[in-house]
Amino acid sequence: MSDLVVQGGNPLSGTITPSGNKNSVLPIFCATLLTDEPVTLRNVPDITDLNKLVTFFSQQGSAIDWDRTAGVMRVDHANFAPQLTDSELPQDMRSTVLLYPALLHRLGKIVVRSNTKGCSLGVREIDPHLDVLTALGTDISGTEPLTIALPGRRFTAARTWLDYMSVTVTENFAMAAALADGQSTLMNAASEPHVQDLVGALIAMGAQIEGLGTSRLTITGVEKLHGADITIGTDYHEVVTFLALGAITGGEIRVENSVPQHFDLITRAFARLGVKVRHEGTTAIVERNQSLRIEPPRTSNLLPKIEAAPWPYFSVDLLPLMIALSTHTEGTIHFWNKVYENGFSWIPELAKFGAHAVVSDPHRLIVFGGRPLRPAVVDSPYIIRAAVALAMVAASIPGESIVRHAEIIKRAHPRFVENLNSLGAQLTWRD
Ligand SMILES: CC(=O)N[C@H]1[C@@H](OP(=O)(O)OP(=O)(O)OC[C@H]2O[C@@H](n3ccc(=O)[nH]c3=O)[C@H](O)[C@@H]2O)O[C@H](CO)[C@@H](O)[C@@H]1O
Ligand SMILES: C=C(OP(=O)(O)O)C(=O)O
Repeated sequence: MSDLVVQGGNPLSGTITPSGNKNSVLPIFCATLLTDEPVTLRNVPDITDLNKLVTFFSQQGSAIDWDRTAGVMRVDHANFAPQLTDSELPQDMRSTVLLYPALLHRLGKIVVRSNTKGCSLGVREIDPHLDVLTALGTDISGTEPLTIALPGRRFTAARTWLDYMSVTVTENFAMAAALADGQSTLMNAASEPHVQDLVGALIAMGAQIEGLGTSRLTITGVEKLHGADITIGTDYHEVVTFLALGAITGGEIRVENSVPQHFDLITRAFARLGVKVRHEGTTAIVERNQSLRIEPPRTSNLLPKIEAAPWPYFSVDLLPLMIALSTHTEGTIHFWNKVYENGFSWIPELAKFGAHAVVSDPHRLIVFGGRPLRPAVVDSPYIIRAAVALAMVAASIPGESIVRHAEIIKRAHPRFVENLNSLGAQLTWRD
């Protein structure tokens, strides 16, 4: 367990390049197992979730050559010869579920646990995954563990309408349907930038998929996929983290390689908190000394709000960053997490800094911003973006704060401490 020690109060300023998106690289890396040909990945972030998958595949015979400095990885599964038991699947990461289609394609049968752990944001259910795999031709038996079998190692096409736009379920459907016999359709598909990245990668590998970026994917299965050269998309969570850090500390931050067309709602959420974000080409900019006042709605008696839901709504993983920012913002604002029932479990930690926030039900939070804050020792839950949010607040308050158990940040953000320190922060890891 590592704690983050933060000497706060410095305005963070400078230019920074974000890394590749964890939620893009993980499904794409799993998808490489759908082909025997070599795949090259670029802009690969050196994060702990990916390292676990790399270790897993290396143990099963895959050849993985990763130049961490250049961020380039060459993956070759030609010698994949697994000796698997269920306990060997990587632990403590949601993306373990993304191994199912490719392992089924390779092995015809896998044994899995029903409790796939990721961030502790509520129940991370497996049923929708099993439902789409069943629709695509697998047989599921047992309870704990579950056995999933794919007769003949070929998926069969299906038309499926999801209960809700699930990111990883959409990704699993796309990976399995890409090699199914016939044409599949997924309705109510998720369309987050990382889902689009995976679909784009599958297309680069020879999959026939229509509807990229929409809620309806039509996939015509092909006999086999081939090798490709794929660049992992910029991590928009990291872009927003750096911008929010500039705003919360009063500095000027310029983030390169941003994707402006992802930013309409994000810019509006910042504006609601009195922060102006602008783009010069692909550089996202927050200037120093933002007003940090809640933008009043024109409707009288309306509490301003930021609501998060599946894309193209404001992303739920960005909500903690906005909550951190709101502790410095004059006024009252309502946050509505439409996705997770446990997304606000970390809010009591904010009170230790002196912030005023009320969780009014499992999905709603009201922050009374602009109260005086003081340094504190806080505990991070097993939620990546909550750990980042607590570190943000710590960095904004003069004096020493400690965010205990913050190492979960390493699941998504390579060189987090080095990056922030390059902007003028003073952070260190302590074991
Ligand atoms: C590896 C990966 O890519 N992880 C992301 C992925 O997880 P993941 O794919 O696990 O998240 P899902 O999209 O399935 O949603 C998570 C949970 O939220 C609930 N739910 C979701 C949507 C909805 O409209 N109604 C509803 O009830 C369900 O209980 C579901 O189990 O998407 C989440 C939601 O963007 C992100 O937080 C995670 O970072
Ligand atoms: C919730 C997250 O990750 P996971 O789904 O892998 O737990 C996240 O990336 O914020």
